[in-house]
Amino acid sequence: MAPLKKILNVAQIRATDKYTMDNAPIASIDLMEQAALAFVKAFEKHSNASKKIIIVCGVGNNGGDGLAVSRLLRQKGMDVHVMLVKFKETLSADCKINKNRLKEVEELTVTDTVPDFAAYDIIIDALFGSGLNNPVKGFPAAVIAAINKAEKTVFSIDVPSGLPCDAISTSKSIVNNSHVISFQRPKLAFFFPEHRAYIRDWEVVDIGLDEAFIQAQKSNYFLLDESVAKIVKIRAKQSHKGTYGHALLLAGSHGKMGAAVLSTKACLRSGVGLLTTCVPKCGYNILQIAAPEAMCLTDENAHFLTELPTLSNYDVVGAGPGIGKDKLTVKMLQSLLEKSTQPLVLDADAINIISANQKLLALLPKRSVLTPHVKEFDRLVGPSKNTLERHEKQGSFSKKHQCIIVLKDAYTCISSTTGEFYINTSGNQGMATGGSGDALTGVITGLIAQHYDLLNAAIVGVYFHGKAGDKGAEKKGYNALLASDIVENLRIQPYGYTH
Ligand SMILES: NC(=O)C1=CN([C@@H]2O[C@H](COP(=O)(O)OP(=O)(O)OC[C@H]3O[C@@H](n4cnc5c(N)ncnc54)[C@H](OP(=O)(O)O)[C@@H]3O)[C@@H](O)[C@H]2O)[C@@H](O)CC1
Ligand SMILES: [K+]
Repeated sequence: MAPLKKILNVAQIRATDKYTMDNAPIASIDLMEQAALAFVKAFEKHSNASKKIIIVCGVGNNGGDGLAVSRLLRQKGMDVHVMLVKFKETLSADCKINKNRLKEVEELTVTDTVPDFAAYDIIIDALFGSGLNNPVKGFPAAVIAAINKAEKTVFSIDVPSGLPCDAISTSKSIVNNSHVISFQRPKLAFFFPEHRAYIRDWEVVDIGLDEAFIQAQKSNYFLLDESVAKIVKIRAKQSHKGTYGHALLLAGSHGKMGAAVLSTKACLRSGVGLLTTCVPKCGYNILQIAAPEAMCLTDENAHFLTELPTLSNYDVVGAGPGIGKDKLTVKMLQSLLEKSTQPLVLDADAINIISANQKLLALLPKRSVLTPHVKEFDRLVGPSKNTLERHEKQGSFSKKHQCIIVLKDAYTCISSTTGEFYINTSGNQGMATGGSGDALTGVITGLIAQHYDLLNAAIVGVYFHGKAGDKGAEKKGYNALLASDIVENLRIQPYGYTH
């Protein structure tokens, strides 16, 4: 497995902090300065000297960062007002040093009136960071409410104040709609849909923490980012179509041939050697014209799939896009589960059929990838009260059935058979449109045909499917983005290569 970045919990961030200070070595006040410099560098890209900025600082190290950022922005000639909200009397040591390095700090105590932020263009939120240990109440909660009420452009240092880094918040006393500039790693909480109101966007800045130490820690959560390219296989100059496998797709029904076309085209774009797509009779002309590079098998039935073709020629079978749930299609799927010896990729109605006929679960071959969206997953295993509980069920399902689950969402989460989770960071809201999932099924199926192991096929497929959506959105914008644009923009590139 190529080195994918680990996501750390708060205890691990603290341990990394300490390790870096002891081993770099670097004094904690200098590490804070590095963090503040990194924040400022990122922040400058979003602002300019004409903006009136207020920095709202707390008494811990997050507040210390805020005070250091104030000094650095002032040195750059920015119009910065600094407010220190003393919800507690004692300041952390580094917060105190940074306060002393500043002139003009407005200090508020809990007996003061809640500030009004109307006069500012930008609020930099440095009240609480990763040291939050409880839901915020009382005076600091009122300050957070005032920040939210002001409806200004908000940037948060490290995390939106009030948001716990590793858990799902039960409190709503959290800074809203913030652009978060986070240190070294995004926090797990950024990826939970429960927190979408708090995070407008996030980016990560390197503050110089020890990367080797981070990667040596035990974490079950990994990030899918540009390092995924390191897993992509390099196509040898001396190779032929046989080198890249033969995939079979079982897709389409009357009125849903588009799903078959999209998964077929995406599979072809993944780099597969040969592809056969099996469709009901009504789909023959459609598929042959839309995707001449694929071979086409037709079912006896005009409208939906009823018969399993002979499987022996194929390296992988992808099933589900647009197949519907007719009784005869259910039987066809059952014989696929019984007879296949090759890996399976199951999507959409293939998953819905299994959910509605739970006895089929016992037939699920070990080498399978399932690609449900959240509702399909809930139908399969029952509802969850929140995302963390859903992840638990996802991990248990993967372990129990020895299969990979690609749980599709704004941040798609892949679970391995050994308890790891991989969270995707590519893609955009334009991809929330019909056919995106069909394209993903095609890509993952095509990668397995090329002899990627199942987990790597899911990782590479999900990440580059998202990148294709990002490329498509550059040209079309989010609203006009179609699944066909994802297919058109697929480009699965090995690290360091331009082809
Ligand atoms: N390695 C890194 O990434 C680096 C991190 N750095 C920065 O440090 C930040 C973490 O700093 P931190 O640990 O000092 O905690 P922070 O969030 O400022 O708050 C703690 C204060 O809040 C208080 N408090 C807590 N909860 C409360 C509540 N509900 N209601 C009221 N009070 C509450 C708590 O009081 P206590 O409860 O402990 O008495 C304490 O006084 C991190 O996010 C990053 O910005 C960089 O400087 C350099 C390298
Ligand atoms: K903050």
